[in-house]
Amino acid sequence: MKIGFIGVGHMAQAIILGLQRQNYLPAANILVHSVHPAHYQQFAAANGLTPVASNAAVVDQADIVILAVPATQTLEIVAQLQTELTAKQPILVSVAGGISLAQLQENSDSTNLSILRTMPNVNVAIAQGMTALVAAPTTPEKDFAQVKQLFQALGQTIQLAEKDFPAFSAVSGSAPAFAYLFIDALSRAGVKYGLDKAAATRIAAQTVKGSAANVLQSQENPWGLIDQVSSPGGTTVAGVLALEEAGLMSAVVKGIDATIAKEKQG
Ligand SMILES: NC(=O)C1=CN([C@@H]2O[C@H](COP(=O)(O)OP(=O)(O)OC[C@H]3O[C@@H](n4cnc5c(N)ncnc54)[C@H](OP(=O)(O)O)[C@@H]3O)[C@@H](O)[C@H]2O)C=CC1
Ligand SMILES: O=C(O)[C@@H]1CCC=N1
Repeated sequence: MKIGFIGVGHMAQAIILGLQRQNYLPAANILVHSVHPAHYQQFAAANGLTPVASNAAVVDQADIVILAVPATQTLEIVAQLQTELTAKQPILVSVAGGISLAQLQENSDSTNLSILRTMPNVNVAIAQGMTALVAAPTTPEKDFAQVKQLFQALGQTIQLAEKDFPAFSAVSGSAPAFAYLFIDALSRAGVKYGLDKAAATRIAAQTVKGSAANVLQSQENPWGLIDQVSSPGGTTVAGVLALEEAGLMSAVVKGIDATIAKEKQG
C-alpha cells in the first residue's frame, strides 16, 4: 500500500510522523508533494519518504491520497486533479476544515470516487490523536475501514455525522492549541511564584496529561473529579471559585464559538 500526501505542512507532517512512529508502512511507501521543492524534498530526505514531482503524480502512484493543503485551496486542487482521480480511483481523504463531502465530490467531477472527510488533530504525531471520519455515500465500506484503521493507529477515532464536524473541529482539531494555552498559563503562574519556567511547564503538562487520563479512565464526570481534589475548607475550592469568577468556562465556550464561526465563514 502507498499513501500519498498533497501538502506537507503541519498536519501532514504530524500524520506522517505518527505513521512512522507506529511502523505503519515502509517510509518509502509514503509519497509527498507540495508547492516548494525545498519544503517537501527536505522533509522527504530527512524521513526516508518518496518525493514526487507533482500533485498528479501523487494521485497516479498512491492508493490513499491525503489532501493536506490549506482549506481555502482544497477544492481548486481537487478540480485540477479530475483526470487523474477518475483514471486512478484512489481513496481520497481530506483533512480540510469546513470543506464538505458534497463540495469534494462536485469538484472531483466523479460520481463513484471513494471520498472521506476527516478531522485529525496534531497529536496524531505521537499516536495520541483524536480523529473524526465521515464517508461519502459512494465510498465502499472496506475503504472507510482502511482509513479508519490508519487513524486508529494514530490515537482514537470517531465516526461522526457531517453536521457535527464544525463542533468536533473546534473541540478537537483546534483544541490542542487551547490546551497548550492552558498549560502555558499554569506554567507562567508557577513562574510568578518562583518556579523555573522549564520545570513549571513540565509540571503543568504532566498534571494536565494525568488529569485527562483520569477523566478517560474514571466513571466520574469532571465535576465529580473536581470535588475529589477540593478538600473542605481547602486551597483548591478557593482556586476553582476564583477561576469561575474570572469566567474560565465562559471564556472557553467563547473560544469554541469563535472557532466554529470562523469555520462556517470559510
Ligand atoms: N494544523 C492542524 O492542527 C490541523 C490542520 N488541518 C487541516 O490541514 C490542512 C493543512 O493545514 P496545515 O498543515 O496547518 O497548513 P500548513 O500551512 O502547515 O501546510 C499547508 C501545506 O500545503 C501545501 N500547499 C499549498 N498549496 C498547495 C498546492 N497547490 N499543491 C500542493 N501543496 C500545496 C504547502 O506547501 P509548501 O510547504 O511547499 O509551501 C504546505 O505544505 C488544512 O486544510 C487544515 O484545515 C486539520 C486538522 C488540524
Ligand atoms: O486552524 C485551522 O484552521 C485548522 C483546522 C483545525 C486545526 N487547525
